[in-house]
Amino acid sequence: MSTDVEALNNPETLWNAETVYRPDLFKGKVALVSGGGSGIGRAVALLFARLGATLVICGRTAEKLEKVAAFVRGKGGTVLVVPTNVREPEQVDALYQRIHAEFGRLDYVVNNAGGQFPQNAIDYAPKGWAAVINNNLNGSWYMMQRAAQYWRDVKTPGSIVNIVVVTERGMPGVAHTVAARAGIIGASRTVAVEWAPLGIRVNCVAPGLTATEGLEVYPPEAQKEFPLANPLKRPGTPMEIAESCIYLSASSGSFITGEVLTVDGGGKLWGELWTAGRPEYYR
Ligand SMILES: CCCCCCCCCCC/C=C/C(=O)SCCNC(=O)CCNC(=O)[C@H](O)C(C)(C)COP(=O)(O)OP(=O)(O)OC[C@H]1O[C@@H](n2cnc3c(N)ncnc32)[C@H](O)[C@@H]1OP(=O)(O)O
Ligand SMILES: NC(=O)C1=CN([C@@H]2O[C@H](COP(=O)(O)OP(=O)(O)OC[C@H]3O[C@@H](n4cnc5c(N)ncnc54)[C@H](OP(=O)(O)O)[C@@H]3O)[C@@H](O)[C@H]2O)C=CC1
Repeated sequence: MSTDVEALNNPETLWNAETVYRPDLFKGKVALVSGGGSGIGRAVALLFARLGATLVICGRTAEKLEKVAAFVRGKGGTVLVVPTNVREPEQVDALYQRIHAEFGRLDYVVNNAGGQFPQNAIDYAPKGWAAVINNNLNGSWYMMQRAAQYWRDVKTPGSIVNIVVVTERGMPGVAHTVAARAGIIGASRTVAVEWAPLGIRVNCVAPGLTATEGLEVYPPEAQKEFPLANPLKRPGTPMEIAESCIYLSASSGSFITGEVLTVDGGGKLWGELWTAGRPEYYR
């Protein structure tokens, strides 16, 4: 891929990248970003911190999270790291308890942790299907439900942004994740109505192909087809996805709930992604 993934994901580059948002936008607010140790989650976390939020990041790998935290602290920001596997409801519960104990408030959740592997669906092992559903449907659900319980109990409003994938045309090679994310989109639309009386907004961001190190799980030979993914003929950047999350979280999104913001360079309208390779039939 000609796109420089390393440069686009470099914390210093992200910190200095142009943004349309004002520096004190989130002063006094607390933002939680899952999967904040890499890729899109790190870009979202850095932007929240840059805009004045107190940051909480979680993920399974403490070292990745600590690197991001050290960077933000070096810039004068406040960060709490809570290693958490979002598939484990007890760990998710402990995460929210810890946030309350440390800061006594929470304003925004960006539910970004997730992942899958590319394989033709006909070959999925039950364990593989279950792993992806557990990560992306169950894990995301535990995180959003616990956030809502928190805001209900402390009687404050909140905003949830779930990172999903573009589900409209399906995505060959990752049927398991499309199924899981479609579940989250459906749940989000439903609870947007149920939780509105609590002052909770629930939205989704659906990134198209985005240049993160997470794409390393896809075969290198597939990468030459990246420009065919959308009419703009390039992958999105982590910063472009981060700005869209901020748009929905901040007051710019105050009249938006139950929505899916697709950030895919038009890939929903034109383009192809064969995540497990293009079958001969479609050549
Ligand atoms: C033409 C261009 C195409 C290219 C590109 C496209 C990109 C398209 C965009 C799609 C939208 C989304 C993109 C992204 O999300 S990018 C990056 C996000 N990051 C990741 O996905 C990486 C993380 N992924 C994982 O860690 C794993 O996939 C997994 C979620 C499964 C991890 O869970 P767990 O740790 O529980 O899983 P295990 O490793 O223990 O495996 C459990 C079983 O899952 C099956 N499995 C796992 N990996 C594979 C594989 N590579 N192939 C087949 N099967 C797999 C297997 O049954 C495992 O059980 P066993 O180990 O007992 O066999
Ligand atoms: N890049 C792309 O093209 C697209 C990405 N997405 C989605 O965006 C999100 C971020 O992906 P991206 O940044 O590209 O890839 P990364 O692999 O860099 O990010 C995934 C993050 O989620 C964390 N994570 C995964 N599983 C769990 C878990 N069970 N509990 C806690 N944390 C977990 C990982 O940390 P750790 O392993 O340490 O737990 C990692 O930091 C994912 O949900 C992905 O599917 C959607 C569309 C396109």
